[in-house]
Amino acid sequence: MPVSTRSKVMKQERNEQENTNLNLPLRNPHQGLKEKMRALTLLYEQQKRASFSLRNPNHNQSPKPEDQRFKTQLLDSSKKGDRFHRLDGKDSTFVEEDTKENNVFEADRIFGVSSVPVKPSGVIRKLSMGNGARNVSEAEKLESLNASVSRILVFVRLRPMGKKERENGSRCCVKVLNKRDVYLTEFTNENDYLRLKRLRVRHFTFDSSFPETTTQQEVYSTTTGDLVEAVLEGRNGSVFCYGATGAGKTYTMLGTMENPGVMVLAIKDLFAKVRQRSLDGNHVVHLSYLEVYNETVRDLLSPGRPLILREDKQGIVAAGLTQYRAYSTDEVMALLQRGNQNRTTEPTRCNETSSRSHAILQVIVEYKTRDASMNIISRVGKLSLIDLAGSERALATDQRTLRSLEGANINRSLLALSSCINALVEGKKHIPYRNSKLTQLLKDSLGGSCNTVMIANISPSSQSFGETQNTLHWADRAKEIRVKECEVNEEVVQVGEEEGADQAKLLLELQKENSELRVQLAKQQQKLLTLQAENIAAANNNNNISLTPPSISSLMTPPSALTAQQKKKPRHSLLSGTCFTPESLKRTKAEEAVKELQLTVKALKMEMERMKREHGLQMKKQKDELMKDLCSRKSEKTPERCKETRRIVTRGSLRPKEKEKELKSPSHRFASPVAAAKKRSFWDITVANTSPALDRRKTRSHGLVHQEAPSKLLQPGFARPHMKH
Ligand SMILES: Nc1ncnc2c1ncn2[C@@H]1O[C@H](COP(=O)(O)OP(=O)(O)OP(=O)(O)O)[C@@H](O)[C@H]1O
Repeated sequence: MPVSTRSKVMKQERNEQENTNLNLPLRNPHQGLKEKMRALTLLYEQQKRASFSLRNPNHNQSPKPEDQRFKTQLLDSSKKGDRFHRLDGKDSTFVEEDTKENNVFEADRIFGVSSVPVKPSGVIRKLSMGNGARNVSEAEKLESLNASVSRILVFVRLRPMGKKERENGSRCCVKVLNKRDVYLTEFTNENDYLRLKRLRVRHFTFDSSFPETTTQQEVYSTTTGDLVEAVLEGRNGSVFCYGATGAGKTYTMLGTMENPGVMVLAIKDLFAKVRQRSLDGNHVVHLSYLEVYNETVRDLLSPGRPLILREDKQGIVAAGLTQYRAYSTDEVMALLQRGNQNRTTEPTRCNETSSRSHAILQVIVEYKTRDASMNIISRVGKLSLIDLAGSERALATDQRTLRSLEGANINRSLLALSSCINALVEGKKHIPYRNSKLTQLLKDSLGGSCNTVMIANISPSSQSFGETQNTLHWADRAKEIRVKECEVNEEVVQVGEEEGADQAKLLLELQKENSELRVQLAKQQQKLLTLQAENIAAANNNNNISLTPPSISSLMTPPSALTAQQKKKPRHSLLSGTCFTPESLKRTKAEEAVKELQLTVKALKMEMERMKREHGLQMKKQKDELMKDLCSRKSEKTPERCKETRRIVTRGSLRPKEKEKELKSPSHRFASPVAAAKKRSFWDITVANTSPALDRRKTRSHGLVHQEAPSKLLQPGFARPHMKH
């Protein structure tokens, strides 16, 4: 028996005649058991539903309108005899299905429960991509609404018979009917006398099956159109072509210049949709193209060293793979062309341009927009378009050299792929993705949250019967794979969180900068004012302008408290100005303030000079008085001494001037230490009255200077010996 559950063995006319004569329906030996199993399962499900409805009386008391409509549709179709006919004209699989539907409704009637008819699990799938142009029944759609998982969508494409194949006398062994069913006929060998005239036909059902006349655009819109739409919404999508060498995978994926394939049409469609939505937000498209050849991963857009596969948060990624940012379809076409030139293709006996590697084109679309509350929404969708290398038999291709090694590697990776498909179908915990580079790269597509589409390419030639049967078998298996429901890869960045923190940071920085600038400005203003005051003072000095020095009280008075007369002058000058803007007012006020300051500075300087002069005069007066007093005292004692004292006094009165001179001369300062002279004067004032011995010691230490110490002369009765002569 064939592995496929739907495959049928039909015997030759002779056997059928026998069956007809015996009035027995065409039956499978296990049919009875299967039917019993189905009946039991149905009964169990009905009972379950009944108990559920008893527990929840409000639930489904009356059938939902859509359920009712769906039931009616099915009943109508069954009444109409909308059945599928076997190749030999007799009812086939669909008869069984219809009977089963009726059984379900019968059970519903018995238990009084409304329910959605149950279809075999193989046909149920979850559509997470919206409405497509697929042949999906209403029952499948309804059931899929309740399912939390989706399944891979499987399509079959039959290519036309090649010229060579026709010349070789090949017969067409595949028939696609109803855009869904595929019939594979095995012709018997003319030399096999035992099986002479026996015909084996296998029947497969897929989500959609494309006959040889189907256009590229039809294939694209049925298989991939919805995926492109989903990618723009932030969902991942994968399309991969599977089939024997020369079955038409590359034609389906890439196509020709006249008939572009899925990759090209998807890119065109993507950019057209991006352009349509450009007003909604910002879309960024990135592109990468790689191949897996002889178990090494290579970058097709910038060929170099083999790439290493790594697993991160996003899944399996090829480290160092070039991601090109694409802005237009033309640009992507150029990149695709470049990538295909780098792809490994070799002529084999089956295909003149056989792809010896698995090629994966990845298109990543990033979308950013803002919602009503100005939060940033970013979505990332990834579309993987995969053209697998052809599964082949060693005998069919070249046995020799590199081709055989390539073939072995291709087969190994495809075997790994089939192992993964098997494990996924059987619901095993461990899926052997690591067995090959190809399965590692397809991990997301097969077992992740992804809308996955498989296109199985088949040849009509009877010479490729084995490969075609194999491909159909694996495609049929792949239908059973359940994948996680495809989720939207969306991220919402709240304005309050990140932007708020950023704004606070910015505010602090600005405040800091502002205070620094304020300090700098104040310093500059101070400098400017000082400079202006100095300049004006210097100019006034040069012009010998005689200004009456202001009194101290007037200097201490703030400008606001000036008398009306004082205020009048600047006001007059201000009003006389032709321009009376706020800036000019400010400028004039500043000028006024500067002028006032200059005047103050000048007045202070003059006051200081006056005070100096007064002080000098007072000092002179005091000295004279003191001298006079001394002289009068001396003259009372001896007239000679009085004379001498007078002389001395005269000299002493000159001494301070000489000292001043010495200290002011810089050359003198270096010849003799000024500090010492200063110290000496200090000693003159403070120590001279205390002890003459100490005074002597000190003067000795200061050498030359002691002889001219003027202050000592001021000490009463202290005259230097040499002065006596
Ligand atoms: N639907 C189709 N319509 C017309 N020609 C087709 C179709 N499918 C395939 N062909 C032709 O069949 C030949 C083989 O197709 P293709 O190279 O796509 O096979 P393949 O499966 O990619 O093989 P391989 O695995 O060796 O690369 C090509 O010449 C191609 O033009």
